Amino acid sequence: MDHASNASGSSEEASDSEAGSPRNGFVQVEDVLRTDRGVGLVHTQTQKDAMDDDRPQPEATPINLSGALNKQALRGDETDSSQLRTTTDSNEANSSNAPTTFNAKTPSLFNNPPNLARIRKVLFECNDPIEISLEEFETYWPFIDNVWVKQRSNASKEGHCTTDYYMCRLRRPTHRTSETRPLPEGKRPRKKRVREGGICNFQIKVVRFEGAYSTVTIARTPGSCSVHSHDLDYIDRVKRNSGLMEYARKESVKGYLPSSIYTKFQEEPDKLCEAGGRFFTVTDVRNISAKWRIQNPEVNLIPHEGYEYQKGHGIVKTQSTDGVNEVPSQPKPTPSISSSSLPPDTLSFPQFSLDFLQPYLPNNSERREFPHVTLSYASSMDSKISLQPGMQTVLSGPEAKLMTHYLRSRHDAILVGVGTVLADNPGLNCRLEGAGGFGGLGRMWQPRPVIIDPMGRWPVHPECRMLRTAVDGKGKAPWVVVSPGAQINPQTLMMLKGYGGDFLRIVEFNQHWRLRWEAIFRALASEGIKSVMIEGGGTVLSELLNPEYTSFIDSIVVTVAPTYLGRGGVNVSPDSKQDPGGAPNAALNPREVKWMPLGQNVIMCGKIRPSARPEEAQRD
Ligand SMILES: NC(=O)C1=CN([C@@H]2O[C@H](COP(=O)(O)OP(=O)(O)OC[C@H]3O[C@@H](n4cnc5c(N)ncnc54)[C@H](O)[C@@H]3O)[C@@H](O)[C@H]2O)C=CC1
Ligand SMILES: Nc1nc(O)c(N)c(N[C@@H]2O[C@H](COP(=O)(O)O)[C@@H](O)[C@H]2O)n1
Repeated sequence: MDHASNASGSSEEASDSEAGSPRNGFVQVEDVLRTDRGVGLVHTQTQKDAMDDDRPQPEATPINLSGALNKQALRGDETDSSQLRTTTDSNEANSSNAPTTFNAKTPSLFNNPPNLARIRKVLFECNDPIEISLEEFETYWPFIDNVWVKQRSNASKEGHCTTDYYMCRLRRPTHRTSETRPLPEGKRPRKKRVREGGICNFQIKVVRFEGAYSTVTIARTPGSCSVHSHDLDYIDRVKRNSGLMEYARKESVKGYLPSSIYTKFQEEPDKLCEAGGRFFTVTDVRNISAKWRIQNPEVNLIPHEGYEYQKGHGIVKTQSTDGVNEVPSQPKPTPSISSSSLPPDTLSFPQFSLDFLQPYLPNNSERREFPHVTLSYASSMDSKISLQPGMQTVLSGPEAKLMTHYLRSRHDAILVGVGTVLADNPGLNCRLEGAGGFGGLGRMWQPRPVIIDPMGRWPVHPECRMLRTAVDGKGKAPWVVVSPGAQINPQTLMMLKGYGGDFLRIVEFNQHWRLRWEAIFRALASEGIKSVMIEGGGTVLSELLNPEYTSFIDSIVVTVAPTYLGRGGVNVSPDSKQDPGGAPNAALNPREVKWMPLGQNVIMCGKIRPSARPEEAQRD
């Protein structure tokens, strides 16, 4: 029997599911119930442990870069994705206006990875901890390594986790002056400008974890200042990055004249600037070329084909490579994320305003004991979230779905009960264009999935969507909240850790022997999670709407679908309540309620907890 059903009649959810999942992404319960149960928990050093070395550190856990999306997308004038791209890729956009004589038939000297200017900026600013794959690190780091000087390195005993500490180049103490070194006979002292040292106290650590999915996390260290005291151009002027120098080296070893290589570089100013070469000089090429010439003194350096040396003019282009006299071509279009390189399940950024959500969203600058908690789910008119237990039911139309993914991008974690994971085999990632794995860098804007699974019922398996998503670099592997009684097979633990996930053990129960949400939220806060979006299912949502827990819930965003699912459905409903006289009363009334139509759905937003918790009010 196929458990999947689509109450809104939309086929959209099915088309979005990842290829290879059973039944178009909907999973049968039997498909996910293949499991081993075992004993005990084993702890090895993981990347997360290594990140914890320097606690206390407010931004210790590598979370998403939702702040960037927040600022860009929620400003009324910048809610569309094309604008988002144009503004973030401003370097690329500006430089594309530069005159170019680049001919399509001339092979380019550049092989810049996608969105290089934007990603250099992110890796320079390190506003939030950044988690990227090892491959991405190795691709992009050479283009930003001019900013950093390595101070020291630590490796874990097992050798699969290395931490390198870097300081900003401008923090390095002043250089020795040339007088301290004896000069070769006949040589005049080199005119060397001595830069002031110690002008920028920006420091980072780079944690490299090699497992089933090798990741690199880059974060500021506790002693670091929060911003550089200078911009990226300043460093690019002081020192060239090794990605750029590698381009020059590759061309030098072909035996070309440095001035010819330099001329060719200048013909693609957009790519040169994108790679950090705004201040690139012919001397940089000469330095690289000189090293190669020491080993190859007999080679006669030549200009590139179609170029020649003309006295008084240097290297000039004589003709294009196809023999036709050179004519400047039309300026190239602004580089942007190429839609063909995006995964097929990418969702385009909402083109409609989401401003109405703003009052209900986490405010990351707020210092709080517990994370900001948002309940967000889709419900029928009779408050059902699925046709029957164990079955996924589509209630959100395309617009509401985009909104949900936007909400995901704005939270550090997405939490569900194990009932939902067994029923839906969800991805729990953000699939909006620009998010990590969907045109963005690393795990940018990707939240951490959290599964409440006290008895360890979730069968950790490489085929489940959350782990496949992690391997594909399209999301994070989950943290599974278990109780002390859960028996976790050591292999299962190692497997989950290998994907970058983990088990969190909670030992506090309420009077009904259920895990206490206060303890869960505290544990998440201690792991650096500042905001949690709780999507379901019925058991989790209904429990959290009870008075015992409403003081932990900040906001609720319900997508209401124009359908009745009937009595057999999975209900969201808190326990009933009576007034002091014993008369039936409403169980809960959200505050500051707003209704917003979105396609066939209506979105209800509200606030749940009183504006300040009693203990916070007392403290204030
Ligand atoms: N329409 C929507 O927006 C959504 C619909 N769903 C649907 O909801 C259904 C799943 O809901 P449920 O079966 O109610 O499962 P659930 O996802 O609420 O998980 C319930 C399980 O979580 C664990 N759990 C939760 N809170 C706990 C606590 N405080 N202490 C100890 N254990 C705790 C227990 O193992 C419990 O059996 C599925 O059909 C799914 O498709 C799920 C999420 C969103
Ligand atoms: N917002 C919303 N609308 C619906 O119609 C839904 N069925 C759900 N379900 C939730 O989304 C999860 C699926 O996530 P992925 O698309 O696989 O990432 C599912 O597990 C529910 O939590 N939500």
